[in-house]
Amino acid sequence: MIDIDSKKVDLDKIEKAVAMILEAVGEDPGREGLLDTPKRVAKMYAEIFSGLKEDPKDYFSTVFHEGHEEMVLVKDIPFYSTCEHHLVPFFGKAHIAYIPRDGVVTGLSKLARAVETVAKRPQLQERITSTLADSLMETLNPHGVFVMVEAEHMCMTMRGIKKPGAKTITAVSRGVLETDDIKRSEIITYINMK
Ligand SMILES: Nc1nc2c(ncn2[C@@H]2O[C@H](COP(=O)(O)OP(=O)(O)OP(=O)(O)O)[C@@H](O)[C@H]2O)c(=O)[nH]1
Ligand SMILES: [Zn+2]
Repeated sequence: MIDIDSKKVDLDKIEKAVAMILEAVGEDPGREGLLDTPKRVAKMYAEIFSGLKEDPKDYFSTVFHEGHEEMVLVKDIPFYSTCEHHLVPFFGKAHIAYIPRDGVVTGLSKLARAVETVAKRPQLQERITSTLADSLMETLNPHGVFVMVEAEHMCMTMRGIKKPGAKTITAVSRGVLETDDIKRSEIITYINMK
């Protein structure tokens, strides 16, 4: 569990920093259009980094005993995250599959909630992928987990190398899905199904 109090967002500090950035790039933070910008950005950062105060594992405490021992896949979960190197967005879809053990399943929406939590942090795509997989493994103790994330990174499109349309795909397998090629291929087929 993450200690929420120690992670309180310091809105005043963000406001001051944003005003300094505006000044540093040659803007006038005192001009009418920019007057409320530091406040807006502070509020926005509190929102897009709210996942720092949450633990995705908490969602998986909602479990049902269904006797279902076969694959569960929730695919095409949209997300928006922030690249920790450049603080610009990267966004795409996450696909989460697991094979329950002893029929223990979690609520479908909890998988999407976990994606939200993990995405709302300064992030790397690889870390989003592995954090989701490990959180599920540690809480539900399923036979296996497979997580795939596909995303477009604004730091590669609007700046730098400027390659719009380039997609990054990351995948993580845990448990039996590390070795069971047939089951993993089956999941990938379902993910690719329109
Ligand atoms: N592995 C990984 N790299 C990322 C991710 N998001 C951004 N990056 C990369 O992080 C790298 C940072 O490279 P640096 O050379 O330190 O920074 P830079 O000079 O701004 O790099 P360029 O983007 O090449 O201009 C870049 O190659 C980005 O494409 C991510 O989620 N995963
Ligand atoms: Zn970046």
